[in-house]
Amino acid sequence: MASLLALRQLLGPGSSEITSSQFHTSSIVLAQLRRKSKKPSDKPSSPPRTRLAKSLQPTGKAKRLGKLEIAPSRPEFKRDAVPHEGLAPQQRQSPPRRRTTSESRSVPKHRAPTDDADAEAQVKNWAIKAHSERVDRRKAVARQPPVAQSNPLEEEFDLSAPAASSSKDLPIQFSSPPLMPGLLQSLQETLGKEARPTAIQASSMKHLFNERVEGEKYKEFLLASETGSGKSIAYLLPVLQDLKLTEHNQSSTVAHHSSRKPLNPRALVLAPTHELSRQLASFAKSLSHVIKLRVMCASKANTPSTAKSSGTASKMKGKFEGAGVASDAEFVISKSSRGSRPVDLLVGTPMKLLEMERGRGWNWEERARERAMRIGKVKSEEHEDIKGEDGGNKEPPREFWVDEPEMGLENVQWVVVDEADVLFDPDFQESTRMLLADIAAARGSPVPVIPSSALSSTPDSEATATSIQSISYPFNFLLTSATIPTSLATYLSNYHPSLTRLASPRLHHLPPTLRTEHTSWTGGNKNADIERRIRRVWAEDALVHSKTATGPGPIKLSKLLVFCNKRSKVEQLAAFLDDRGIKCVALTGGAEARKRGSNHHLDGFLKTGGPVPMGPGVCDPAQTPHVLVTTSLLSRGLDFSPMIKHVFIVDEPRNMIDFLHRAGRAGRAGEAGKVVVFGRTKGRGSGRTDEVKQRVRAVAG
Ligand SMILES: Nc1ncnc2c1ncn2[C@@H]1O[C@H](COP(=O)(O)OP(=O)(O)OP(=O)(O)O)[C@@H](O)[C@H]1O
Repeated sequence: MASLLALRQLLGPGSSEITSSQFHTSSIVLAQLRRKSKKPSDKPSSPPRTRLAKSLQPTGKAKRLGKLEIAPSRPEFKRDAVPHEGLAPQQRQSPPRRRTTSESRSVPKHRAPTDDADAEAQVKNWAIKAHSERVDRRKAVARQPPVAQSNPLEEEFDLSAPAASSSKDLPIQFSSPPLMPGLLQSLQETLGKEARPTAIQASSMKHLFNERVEGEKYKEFLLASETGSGKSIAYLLPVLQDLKLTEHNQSSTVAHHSSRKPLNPRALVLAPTHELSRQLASFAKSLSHVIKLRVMCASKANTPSTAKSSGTASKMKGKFEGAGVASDAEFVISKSSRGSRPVDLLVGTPMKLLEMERGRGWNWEERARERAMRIGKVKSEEHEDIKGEDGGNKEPPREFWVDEPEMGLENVQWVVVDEADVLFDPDFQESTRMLLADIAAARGSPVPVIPSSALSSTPDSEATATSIQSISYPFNFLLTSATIPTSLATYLSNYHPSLTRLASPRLHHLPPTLRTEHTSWTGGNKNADIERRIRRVWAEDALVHSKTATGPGPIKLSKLLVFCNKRSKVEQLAAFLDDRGIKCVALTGGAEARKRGSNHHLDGFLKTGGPVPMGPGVCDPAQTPHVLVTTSLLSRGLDFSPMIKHVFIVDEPRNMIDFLHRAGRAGRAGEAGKVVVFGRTKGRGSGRTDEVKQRVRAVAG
């Protein structure tokens, strides 16, 4: 109850809807009322570029097959949130307004003293009149009944669609379902003994630990819930438990298939970035240390796969072997265990895993051709022939070689696609689907490879609908994300009609403990505005410290995450802040620091199980970085430290999906947080800011 009150306090009027047990019912009624009362002209304009799925209900021919289950609302995390609200120093009274240039101009310079006095009195009267008009206007606005906030995403994503959900059936404790003792022990060591499952974890425990249903060989599930709601645990627990239970059944298969490849994982987790892969591998390792499963991260180094930097397969193996157990989640195969003790869980990006499976260099030729085409160097064959006959200097054909594959896929029982909307977007989907198809083929049940152009088309006629051939992978297939765009929902409905969708009631909303603030540029130097806001955060921390500290000691200043849209902006802002005595980490896609093959470049920002660093200078933002400036690169999946209470969004978010992920790096696991969105409140661009405000309000509700 205490946490309910705290949340209501944080969220203000209307928050009872999301924190009380009536949330689900009331949101259904509200959504129905809104739909009934809405005229077509009331429709909010569609979000730019990416659209969120309107419903997770399967569409088209899938309508009869798939299931959707929405977990009932419940207080997500056990511990009470500590609100950051109300601790900010009172805002200074705004200084007396100066005369505008037009006002000054309206008073003639050379006048008789009486004229001057008159003019001044007149200006004063105008000012008083204008002020009283402003006050009246504000009062009138305050008197108006609050207008119900229309939520554009409610139009996009309709959770009130008929769903079979029953709060009675969902486990309320981690010990409720048959979670094996070793796994429960590691979980309690990681989260504390008091931890209770979140909505999505409870749903996953209900469905993913079940024995397989007769006739259904493999599980196919989508887990969809807001950022920071514990999806990693929701999929890792069932996967790890199953891997442990089937460890011995597997050994015969492993021996049979174990080919000559050094790695034969039984489960794969795909993630879009190396940083996320490393963090997930590290987390999976901490969950599996008691049950003794082997977890490995494929993202050893973030080096590009070019011929120049290549090594042979044996060199690669040598690197793995020689490295020992690396500091963060790079678990390596020792010579003695190779072949006899396969890796249980391997985490990596689809490209990296493909490279391990097909051999380093498998796509060099194709990439070189693409590159040549891009720079206009490809000539037609006839042209080359003529040139050859003419004795022109024909370049010798470049030779490409492919290293030996390091990984066999025959034993893969589970595939988890984390951040599924990214891994099925145009940038990643080719490698993701290629890898999935390779696993299916390696396991003896090849699947059709659908051309990308046909992927997200909606079947509009009966004939088209029947021509779509659903895909049935010969392994357990889990997808997870905090946002489900229409393209992914359509793809899943078309090609995975029997997939069960598990959703939390706050999907496509900000976490309840994350507050929003809109702040206006002053019209001067934007970097200086950002600096000022950062220093205000630290002033608030100092105030809290002065009220709560029991003895002398350094003030622990919170850390901040600043999201920009462009690399150049990241570099420029970081340089400005550094100049002003605020040490920053600036991280963009091409940063040198990313090539080191560890997450040390994010030390102090990412959540780790290890001890919090102490020592001189650690609490001083001039000596230890307290600000991380980045692009959307780090907006996906990464679990940031609870020390990050503020996320600054200084460029207009590209779409609401991007916004939800960026903002969701704070306010995780029930921690209090704030997202500060910068924009213009006056003049050019203020219209866009208003639009952003409305959208943000909608996802915050
Ligand atoms: N039941 C729980 N009780 C307390 N803390 C939890 C619980 N489940 C997860 N956590 C913690 O919540 C944090 C966020 O978890 P996780 O990274 O899995 O969220 P997520 O839903 O995957 O977020 P995102 O969508 O941003 O990837 C982690 O630090 C995790 O340890």
